[in-house]
Amino acid sequence: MLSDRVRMDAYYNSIFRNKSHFLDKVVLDVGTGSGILAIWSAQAGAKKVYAVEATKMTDHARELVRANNLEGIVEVIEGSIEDVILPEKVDVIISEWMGYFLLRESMFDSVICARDRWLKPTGVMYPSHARMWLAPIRSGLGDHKMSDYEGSMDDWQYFVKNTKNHYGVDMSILTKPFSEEQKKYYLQTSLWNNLHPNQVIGTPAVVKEIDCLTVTVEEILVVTANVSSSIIKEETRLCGFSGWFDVHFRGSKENPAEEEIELTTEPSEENGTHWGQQVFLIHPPTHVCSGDDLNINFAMSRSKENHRLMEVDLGCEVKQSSGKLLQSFKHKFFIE
Ligand SMILES: C[S@@+](CC[C@H](N)C(=O)[O-])C[C@H]1O[C@@H](n2cnc3c(N)ncnc32)[C@H](O)[C@@H]1O
Repeated sequence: MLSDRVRMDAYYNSIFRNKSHFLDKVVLDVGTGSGILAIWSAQAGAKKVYAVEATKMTDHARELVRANNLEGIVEVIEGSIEDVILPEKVDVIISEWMGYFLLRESMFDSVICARDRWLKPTGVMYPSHARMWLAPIRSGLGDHKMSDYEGSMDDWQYFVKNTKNHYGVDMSILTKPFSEEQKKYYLQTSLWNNLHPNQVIGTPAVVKEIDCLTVTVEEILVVTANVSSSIIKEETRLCGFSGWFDVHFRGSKENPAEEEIELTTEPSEENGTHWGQQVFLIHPPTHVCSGDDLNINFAMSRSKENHRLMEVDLGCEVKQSSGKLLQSFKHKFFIE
């Protein structure tokens, strides 16, 4: 993460190009890790920075703070933000909480909790806004994944036959659950990918907008959207969808940033991030042309077994410009 230049530059610029938000202010860094954001906040003029971290990374953060002569300003506190008691309310909450496709890992819940407990009514959030995007893509990965799945089922059939012949036990009753498990692994689990912008074949659509100052946990438990996208490539294959996010540092309405900074994880040739994009593959691909319209139904919720992971229901209708319905499908995916 510390070597992700896009991420580092965005946070650095958001702080140092908006020093008035930090000068003589009290700052809370939620999940300080190595302490980098707390240190930058202090260097930008904060009079006090509370740097809260749940893990033993606090040992390194303290060392880093001391080595940069900021121990008079940055106070590293070990503990969960949900449990920590601060001696005062703060002017700024800064945090790098974003997971894959923004919400995987659900760390934003902790930032909302910190905001509700510790941010002054006039305070600002860094970042202040977030958006989730979805776009149709082309990719060769779907064919690979399908052939991996078929290979795995061939191996299973060989195993079932051998076990019957050599050991006298018929395992075929387990073929259905095995196949479902393999399908989930190869075909329904979203993939991490840094896509080339050329692989995006239709207009991207926003599926969620978040104001970090006002959003509640209830509002991010489930993300649903019905959006459209138009195919922009001449003739191509619709192989699936890609999800990514951006966040903005623009202060608040009452206290706007001097310079708005954006951190985007969209497909990019030169500015890829460690978040990449999440890819949801559809098999078989559908042949589409420029001007075809997609009507996409998207629903993302938290997995019941592990609330840090996500389940996605993705439905799509493909319509030609003549209005003729080409295809419609609905698939379930897992962001693990
Ligand atoms: C993505 S890292 C960011 C680290 C650092 N702020 C940076 O930008 O390099 C998130 C950090 O938040 C910590 N964290 C997650 N949930 C937390 C919580 N509820 N309370 C305190 N720390 C938390 C994690 O242990 C991790 O170190």
